[in-house]
Amino acid sequence: MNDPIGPVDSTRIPRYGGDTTFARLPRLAEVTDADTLVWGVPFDTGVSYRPGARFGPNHVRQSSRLLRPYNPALATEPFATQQVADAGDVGVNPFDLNEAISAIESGARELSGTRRRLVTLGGDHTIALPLLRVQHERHGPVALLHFDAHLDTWDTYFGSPYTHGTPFRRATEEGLIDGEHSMHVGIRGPLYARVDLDESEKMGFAAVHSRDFARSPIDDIIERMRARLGDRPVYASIDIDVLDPGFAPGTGTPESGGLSSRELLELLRGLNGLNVVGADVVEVAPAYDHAEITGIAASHALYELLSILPSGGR
Ligand SMILES: N=C(N)NCCCC(=O)O
Ligand SMILES: [Zn+2]
Ligand SMILES: [Zn+2]
Repeated sequence: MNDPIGPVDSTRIPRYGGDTTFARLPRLAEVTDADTLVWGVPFDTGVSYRPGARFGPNHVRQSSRLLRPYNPALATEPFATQQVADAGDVGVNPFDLNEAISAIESGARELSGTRRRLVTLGGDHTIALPLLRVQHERHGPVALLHFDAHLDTWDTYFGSPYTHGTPFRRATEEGLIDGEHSMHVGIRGPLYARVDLDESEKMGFAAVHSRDFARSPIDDIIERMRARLGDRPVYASIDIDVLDPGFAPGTGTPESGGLSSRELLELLRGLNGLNVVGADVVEVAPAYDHAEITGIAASHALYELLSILPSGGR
C-alpha cells in the first residue's frame, strides 16, 4: 500500500487559503484508498430548539485549518499511520426527515464498505441512528460512548419518533447498542421528569454526570469509561453541547455547567488502545458561534479521535 497522503504542507502553502477539507487532508477522490473517512452530514431537521447544525460540517472544516500533523499528547501522527480523507457531504433532503435518515444510512453503508472507518461531522444528533445501523451491520451491537449534556433517550417530541433527542432510544429498540457496555458522559441540566434517568438506566446505560467532574479526578473517570467499554467495538458519539456554553456557544440546546474542552480532549486520549470502530461529532451550529470557539473545539475533538483509531492495518 502507498504511504498515506497527509494534509497540505502549511509551511509551504499558507493555511488560510485554498480548499477547505478537514485538517487540509486530501479529498477521497485524490487518494487510491482510505482507511478512515471524515464525512459531513449537513442536516438539522431533527432539532427541538435552535436550528443551524446543517452548517456544522463546513464550519468545523474551516475551523480545522490550524491542526498540525504531530499529536504530542499521544506521541502519534494520525495522518501518517492511516490514510484519512475527506469524503465531502451527503446530499440530504431537508424537508423529509425519513428520507434523510435513509440517505444517511445508505450513504454511510456505501462509503464505509467492509473495511473503512467513518467519522462523521454533523448535523444534529438524529444522524447517530442511521450511522449506528451501519455500524451494527458490521460489528453487531456496539458499546456506545455518548458525550452529551442530554440523554437523547427520550421517546418522542410532538409525537415524532425521529428527532435529535431520541436516537439512542430508537437504537436500543433496534438492538444496535450493547447497553451493558454503554455510557453517557457529561449529563446535566433540568429534565422533564425523574423517570428520564430511570428509563435510560433501564436501557442499560451507565452515566457520568457533569457534576461528577467537580469531585472525581479525570483519571478515575477514564478508568470508569474503559472498564465499561472493555474490549467491545466502541462507537463514540460526541454532542458538542457536552462542553460548557463558554467552551461551545455554537450549539442548539446549550446547558450551563458543562465540561471544558481540556477535559473532553483528555477523556478522548484516555480511550487510546480501545477498539474504536466509528465516531461522530454533532450539534455544531455556527450561527451562535463566536471566533470559531465551537468549531475549534469540535475540530480538536475529531483530531483526538483520529489519533486513537487503531492504525488501519498498516
Ligand atoms: N442536543 C440534543 N441532541 N438533544 C437535546 C434535546 C433537548 C430537548 O429539546 O429536550
Ligand atoms: Zn446535547
Ligand atoms: Zn445529543
